[in-house]
Amino acid sequence: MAGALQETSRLLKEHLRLAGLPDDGQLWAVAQSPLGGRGLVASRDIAPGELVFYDVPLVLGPRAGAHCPPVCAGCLQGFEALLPCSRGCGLPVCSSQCESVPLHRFECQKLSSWGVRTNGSWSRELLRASTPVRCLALSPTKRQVLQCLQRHGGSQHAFEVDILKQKTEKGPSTEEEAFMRLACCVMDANAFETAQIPLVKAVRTEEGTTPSLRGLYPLASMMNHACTPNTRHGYDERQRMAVRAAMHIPAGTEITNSYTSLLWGTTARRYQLAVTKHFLCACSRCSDPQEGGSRLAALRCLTPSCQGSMFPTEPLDDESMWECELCGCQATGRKAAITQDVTTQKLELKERLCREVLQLLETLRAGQCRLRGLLLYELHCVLMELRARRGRDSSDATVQDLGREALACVQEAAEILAGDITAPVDIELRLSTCRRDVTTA
Ligand SMILES: C[S@@+](CC[C@H](N)C(=O)[O-])C[C@H]1O[C@@H](n2cnc3c(N)ncnc32)[C@H](O)[C@@H]1O
Repeated sequence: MAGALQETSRLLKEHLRLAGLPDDGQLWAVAQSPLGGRGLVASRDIAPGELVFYDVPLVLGPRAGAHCPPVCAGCLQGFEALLPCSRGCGLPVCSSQCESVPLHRFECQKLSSWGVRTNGSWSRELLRASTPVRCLALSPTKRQVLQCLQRHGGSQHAFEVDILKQKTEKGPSTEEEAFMRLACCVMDANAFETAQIPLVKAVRTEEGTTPSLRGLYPLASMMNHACTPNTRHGYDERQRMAVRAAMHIPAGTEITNSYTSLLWGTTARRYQLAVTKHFLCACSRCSDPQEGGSRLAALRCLTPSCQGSMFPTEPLDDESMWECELCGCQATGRKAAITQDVTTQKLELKERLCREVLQLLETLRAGQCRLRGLLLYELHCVLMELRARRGRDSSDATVQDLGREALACVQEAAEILAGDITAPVDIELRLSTCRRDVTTA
């Protein structure tokens, strides 16, 4: 094991040397981590805000997500109007100059040599699959660096290579395919989401978001995850990543970053980490039902008359029951997860959509049509949930209004859908519960 750690350290230093990053006063060392596999540890005390290291991407390219905003294959910036590369590779560019960017020339030539099938336009699918093609341009030493990084296994990885095979006549050679598959599995385990900087030429895309890229930063990839990490990172105009201490890091302590959102509750964080990074976090924050007193994932008690909050009894167990700290009532983990997952924003969007379509039906003079019944039922559900989230304080006028409107909606919905066997199965139950709940509040 010591030999493997030394070899990792050697390759990381070689990667930094090739990028022209000095390693004087190095603050990190590669070590066996109690969290999982290798990790970085502080080789001396590091002060808050101090630079721990710089890293540069071994590979930088478009992300593979189906909904990622498209970027120019040359400058990697997002544009409203992208044109197909005139050499017919099926990738988009923003200008003729970008067709000549060396890495784009490389991927363009590869795609052409594989017999890419295009219909004269550019393809989103090919763009999603283009970053592994760029990996084929890595020098032998850089390939070694990539190969020393952790990789994910499983059939959900390397779908980009399947896209490339579908979209080309001949496809890549066996060696190219094997290396690209490996590169995809490495990127899925390690890549950071970043954006091309500076965003001088970038405009907001049709999806309304800043385009994002994936960058493989080998040294930063060695950092394990912590739900309250001790570093932060940012990027400079040369796409270098700067990792700084977010707090005092004593010598010998593991240097960590977060692969998820600091502000998510334990269930959401652990779920995301399990799906995207294939591990179940068991850090002290995840193990504490109240997350260090932050009560971040507290769920309002599901008992209508109770003002208490619910927390998981066994936070590291996905099947854990949730229990109210006041009345002691319990809910299954599944029920708690579903309730937490529906954010207030989504509820408000659903409320708005229900109201808009109901208005449209009124304009159409559609009367008490079935669709009105279904929409009123959905609107009732949203209003009851919004009411519950406000705390059921009977003196709160908003809570009273929400309750009254929810009752009116479900009453009319039940009338319209009476005798309809395809009506929501719980409509009568909801009507009686709502009547009791609202009139006794
Ligand atoms: C970016 S790599 C981190 C470096 C990795 N440990 C290595 O040896 O190369 C991410 C992988 O490390 C492991 N890992 C990272 N943080 C972890 C944690 N807090 N608990 C368990 N495993 C973790 C998981 O296998 C994860 O998919």
